[in-house]
Amino acid sequence: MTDSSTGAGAAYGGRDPDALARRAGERANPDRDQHFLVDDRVLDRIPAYLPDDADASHLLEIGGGAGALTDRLLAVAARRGSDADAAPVDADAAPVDADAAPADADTAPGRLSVIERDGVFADFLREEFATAVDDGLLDVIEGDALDVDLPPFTACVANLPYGVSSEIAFRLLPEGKPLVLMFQVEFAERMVASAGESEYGRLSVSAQHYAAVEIVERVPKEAFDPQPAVESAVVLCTPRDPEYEVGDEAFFLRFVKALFTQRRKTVRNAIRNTGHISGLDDPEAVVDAADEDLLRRRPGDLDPSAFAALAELARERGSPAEV
Ligand SMILES: C[S@@+](CC[C@H](N)C(=O)[O-])C[C@H]1O[C@@H](n2cnc3c(N)ncnc32)[C@H](O)[C@@H]1O
Repeated sequence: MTDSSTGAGAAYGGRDPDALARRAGERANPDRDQHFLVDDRVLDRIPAYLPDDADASHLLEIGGGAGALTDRLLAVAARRGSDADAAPVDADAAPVDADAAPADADTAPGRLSVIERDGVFADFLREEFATAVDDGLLDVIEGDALDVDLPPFTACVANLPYGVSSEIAFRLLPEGKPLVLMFQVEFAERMVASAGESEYGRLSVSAQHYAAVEIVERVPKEAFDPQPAVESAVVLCTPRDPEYEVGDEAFFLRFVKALFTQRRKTVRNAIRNTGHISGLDDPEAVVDAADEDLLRRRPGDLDPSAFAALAELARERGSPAEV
């Protein structure tokens, strides 16, 4: 173990965000989705939103920028390594064949992978955190988070590029890992909304299909440089199974999308009008079989379980096309 990981607290977690941005030598460009966090208190809090029982053995960050959050996440990863060194060995529990034993997820040295699209910042991260790279604590993947193969990861913490935050979130959510993600506040409010609320929609049902989602902090524009046009919010997504079952997840999500294109119509008319989106050949058969009480309501008033029940009925009666 090298100095940088045994001295975790000193080596990582205390870098000044303004100094990092200066050293990077390139100004953050809002046209490239670059709004860097410069508020130390916010930066310090973000990794702490990971649940205590989350497996932090391989963290993923998307959009490392000049590395202010990377530095805090390296502190988490390095601390795991030093905790593992310090952990007392329980001789009784020692496996007979140590080579064959998988590393204990709670004590294995931590690791951080960062995906960054901008080559200047990707290079800077490798230079700034060269010791972490050499120690196998950090790897920087230069590429578009929408295209690159995701490395295996146990949790993701990121201040997302807002232009593609929805696409990235829906790449990450099906992975079933804890996520701590910064979004524009309006987007975050739509993710966490419940049936009957004005922000409730396709995004709420789809996100909550994969995870329990909550806003854990609202972040003012002043925490960033350059400042974004709107406020931001940190969302914690804790994976869990939904309270309902669906036989075909892709159809369920398509059906939800279809109905929310007609959010001001009744569910009856929304089903009838959106066969071309949901892929239903016979929407009328679904309307005939569905409960009248559900059909009279608006899509925005159906909770996710009601959507799931309706989607299952649609699958049975509506002759959905294979997609
Ligand atoms: C909001 S900044 C966050 C930077 C840094 N993590 C921070 O908190 O200060 C988003 C970062 O994502 C990068 N980025 C933008 N689009 C990307 C994409 N499609 N894939 C990967 N990174 C992207 C930008 O270059 C920028 O560094």
